[in-house]
Amino acid sequence: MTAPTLAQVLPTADVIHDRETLDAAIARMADVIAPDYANDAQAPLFVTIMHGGMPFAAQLAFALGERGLDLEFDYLHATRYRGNTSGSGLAWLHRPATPMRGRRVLLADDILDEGHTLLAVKRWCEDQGAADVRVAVLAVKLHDRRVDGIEADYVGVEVPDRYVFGYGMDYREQGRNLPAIYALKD
Ligand SMILES: O=P(O)(O)OC[C@H]1O[C@H](OP(=O)(O)OP(=O)(O)O)[C@H](O)[C@@H]1O
Ligand SMILES: Nc1nc2[nH]cnc2c(=O)[nH]1
Repeated sequence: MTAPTLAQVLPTADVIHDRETLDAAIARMADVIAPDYANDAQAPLFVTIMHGGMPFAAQLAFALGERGLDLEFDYLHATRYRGNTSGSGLAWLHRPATPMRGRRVLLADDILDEGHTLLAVKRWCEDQGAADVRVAVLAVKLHDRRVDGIEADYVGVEVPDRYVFGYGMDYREQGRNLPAIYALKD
């Protein structure tokens, strides 16, 4: 049986956070993050985790720029959902090219769910010699299945323990550019 399309699930999905709420949450994050890096001699290496982290990372980067914080950009792509609604083994599709030794790294992703992705990515950055690795996520999912050893340093919003999409997050590789966070009907 083929899975329903985005157009079929959207009418019964719930809006969890609208655009205005997310705009405000990202602005609040930038208010907290900018002072944490303000006195550094070198700009933090701002690493976007593709694909889901892209819209959030872009918006956060502008908000940080507005607050006077310069960023050096890089990106990586690690995926364990691959268009499905449950995760499996993590696949690295692209690793950042910028040397990390001695750098402060700020990872930007859409969601911290079970934490496997960000734990592996953070460990990899530390193994590269990063001086400090922090995690900024738009959303944290509320449940007790998080793996040990990972938490977000900066969080925009909380989402319920349901499959969510929009604002970077996909429903079967669709819906990433919806300007709100939705949850599939239970
Ligand atoms: O905390 P976890 O349970 O590990 O899940 C979180 C990860 O899952 C999503 O990525 P996904 O694997 O869907 O790749 P994508 O960003 O390319 O969609 C999301 O962007 C996070 O990186
Ligand atoms: N789109 C999406 N990706 C995820 N990755 C981990 N959890 C989720 C989720 O709820 N939605």
